[in-house]
Amino acid sequence: MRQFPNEPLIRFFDIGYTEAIMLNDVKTTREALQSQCYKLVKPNFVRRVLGEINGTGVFFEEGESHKRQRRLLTGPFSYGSIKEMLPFFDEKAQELVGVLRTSIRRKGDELVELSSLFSSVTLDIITLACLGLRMHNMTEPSPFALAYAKVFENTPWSAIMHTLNVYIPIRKLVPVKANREFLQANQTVRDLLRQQIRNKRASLEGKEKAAITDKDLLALMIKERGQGAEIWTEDEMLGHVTKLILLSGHETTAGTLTLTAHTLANHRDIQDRLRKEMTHYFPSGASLDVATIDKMPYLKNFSQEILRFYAPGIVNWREVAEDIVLAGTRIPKGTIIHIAPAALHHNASIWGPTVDEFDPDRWDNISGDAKDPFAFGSFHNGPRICIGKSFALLEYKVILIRLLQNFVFEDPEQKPLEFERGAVSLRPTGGMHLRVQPIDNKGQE
Ligand code: HEM
Repeated sequence: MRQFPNEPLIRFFDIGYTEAIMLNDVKTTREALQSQCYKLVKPNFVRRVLGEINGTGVFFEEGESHKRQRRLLTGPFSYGSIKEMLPFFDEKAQELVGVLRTSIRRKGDELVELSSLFSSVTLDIITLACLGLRMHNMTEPSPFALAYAKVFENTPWSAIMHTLNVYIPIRKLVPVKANREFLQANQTVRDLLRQQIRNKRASLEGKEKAAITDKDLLALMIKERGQGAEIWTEDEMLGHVTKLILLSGHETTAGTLTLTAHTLANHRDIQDRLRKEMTHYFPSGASLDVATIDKMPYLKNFSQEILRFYAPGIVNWREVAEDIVLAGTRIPKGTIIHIAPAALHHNASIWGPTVDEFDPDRWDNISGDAKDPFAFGSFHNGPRICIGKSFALLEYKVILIRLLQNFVFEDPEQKPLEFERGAVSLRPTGGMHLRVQPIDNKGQE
């Protein structure tokens, strides 16, 4: 991509010597994700890889069925509903602060591994905000968290089984330990989620809409059912919550928090400026509110920049469902398209010569193609834009505010970052070990 920054499409050979195409400019990305959205479908291999874990739900729907599901999810995911979740986010962000303070008291000056803590806090948040289930995975991993970890285990053996299973249903045919454990863990996760859906339905269905006061997404989805002829089936609901909890709703945010801590530790000036803004808007003891969070200019710029610099999703794929013309080029049915946000985010012809500098202030002065919403691809755009974007941004900002109010991050080792290969979202290898210094309530280190 760096070699051909002005080419709209990059054609290359993928696994098995098959031809594939990478979208490489803003106009073409807009065309693919907006006007040709439903002619570019989720490829079968994505269904085969993820289908074992999550075969149904909005992520896998196409055309009219996708539009219907998005319509039904609009209310639960509207900014109005997400704002009501602030107490969930803040409860867990404050629990994280407590866990970190205890760990620092115990371990003194030792470096703290933050990546697994961020995974646990975001898992706690998504299960609370999505299902109304309160877990404490930061201190004691729940059976749900343990089963979840097993499903996504990334050992060489589990990777081989996972890859083979895409082509042959090897899970059931070859009863080796890795397969038995995967099947059992996957079943545990699905049973727990199905049970929670049934419990919620039993407690809420039949109630007047106004009488449903639960703020979690599952309750909002059930509430929406009462609105007319369109209703969710239990499997559709299971599909949505599995997708939200297992695939979308927490590893992306956890990875972003991990890379945020690293960035702050390596840019003390940015860290201090962000903390100063937080102290200005939320002086010691002030409770958080969404209207004020939305007003914080540097926090907004910083969040945009971290998601530009380290786009959490590495690549999403589409398969051309019928012959199309994209950027003036005929693309035959069956071609695989790669949508990699980093290709646009690190293109100097869009962002200028400072593209590889981490600079939150750039967001006050963007011009040209960079102003186009499709230039910022972390959540994609168009009819399939990430439905959890507002959720993720508010959750991220609340956690960041609580962290910076309480801690200073330092990176004594200054090792260059390396990223996990084969992971779904961007994550550094070997965790994130930083020095975390507590700040007392007078703002002193
Ligand atoms: C930093 C955090 C996040 C990032 C970077 C992110 C990114 C994305 C991207 C790029 C897509 C489009 C995938 C595709 O079409 O191939 C997507 C879809 C989706 N995301 Fe997110 N996501 C994040 C957090 C969340 C959260 C917190 C939720 C739910 C609470 C969520 C729920 C979904 C769902 C349901 C879809 C499928 C939408 C559809 O196909 O219509 N995401 N996300």
